[in-house]
Amino acid sequence: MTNPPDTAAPTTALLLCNLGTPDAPTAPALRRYLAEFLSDRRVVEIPRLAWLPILHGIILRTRPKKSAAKYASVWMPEGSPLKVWTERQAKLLQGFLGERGHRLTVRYAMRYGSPAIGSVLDQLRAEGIERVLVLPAYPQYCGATTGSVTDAIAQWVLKTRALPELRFVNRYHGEPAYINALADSVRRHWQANGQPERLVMSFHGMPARTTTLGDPYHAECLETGLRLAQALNLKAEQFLVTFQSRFGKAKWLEPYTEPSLVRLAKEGIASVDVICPGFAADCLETLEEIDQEARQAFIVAGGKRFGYIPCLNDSEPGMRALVAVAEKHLQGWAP
Ligand SMILES: C=CC1=C(C)c2cc3[nH]c(cc4nc(cc5[nH]c(cc1n2)c(C)c5CCC(=O)O)C(CCC(=O)O)=C4C)c(C)c3C=C
Ligand SMILES: [Fe+2]
Ligand SMILES: [Fe+2]
Repeated sequence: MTNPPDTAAPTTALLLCNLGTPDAPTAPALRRYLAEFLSDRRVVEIPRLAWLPILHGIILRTRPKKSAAKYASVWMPEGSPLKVWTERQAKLLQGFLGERGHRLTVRYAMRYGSPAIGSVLDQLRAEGIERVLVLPAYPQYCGATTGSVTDAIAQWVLKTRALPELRFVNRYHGEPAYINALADSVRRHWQANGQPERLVMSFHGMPARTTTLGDPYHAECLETGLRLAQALNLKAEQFLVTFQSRFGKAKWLEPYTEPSLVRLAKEGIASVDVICPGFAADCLETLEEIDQEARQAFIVAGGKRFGYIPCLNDSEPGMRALVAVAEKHLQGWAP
């Protein structure tokens, strides 16, 4: 018996999803982006009646201008870093997976802004795609990010008649190829610049109560941190896991990144490197909040040497990690 011809195999797509970013570093573009992002019930879990007046009456009047100036300081010639890197990752994934014999289409989409998840899924259906693997570019599962990507897919499902088969990647926080890629990136940084006294692993924060409510995000960040430290043979006192980007007045996951860096400097720690393992691509939160703001806070507090280790972006080890995750979830699908 011979296998049926390959042309009979269902056509498959991989959809790489990231958060989304404004179209321009301007206040109007920021207002559109933040309005969509901060209206998501997965992101702000405050009753609508209380939240919407705050969002429209205060936040969307004040934050866009301030955030636009921050975005302007990291904007690349081709656009917002998050979008530039995500687009490159999708192109490279297509090539890497193709080289390894997988016949599938790779596209990227954004949860907020463009290209929107629903419109990319519409295009894929119009192209006759019958199977879609959804790969959110979030190594650690979080309701506000991974869960929200699933919501956007579900919204598209609700209005679509002929559905493709769907698979979802929920996490890859312990994937060996991802941990190795991070470790490789740290080692290369140390070879070029020397090893600092502390390695700070900074993850995006979340309201602390989300952990009590059952979100596995905090535990998964800690696990990634421990595995990275093990891969680098670090002792407990040589590294710390911290949380950045606090939004609002509630208690968020601790320890907070910037106050931790200030404390280290005040305790006499002269050199630190910061890596952000929870971000698959550099973006405002890493390039501005860490490499600019946190750097300055550390130096002002008396620190001498601050190294920022870039995200995996389009690096070969980073792409191999995404390939390894994709291949695990494509089993039995893409030839
Ligand atoms: C990596 C995981 C992320 C989690 C978890 C997350 C939760 C979260 N974020 C906000 C509020 C904001 N985040 C903003 C930017 C931003 N956040 C992530 C990732 C996670 N967020 C990324 C990759 C980015 C950068 C986007 C880019 O364009 O570069 C912003 C916008 C910027 C600003 O105005 O400061 C806000 C606001 C909340 C409230 C939240 C969970 C409750
Ligand atoms: Fe965020
Ligand atoms: Fe931030």
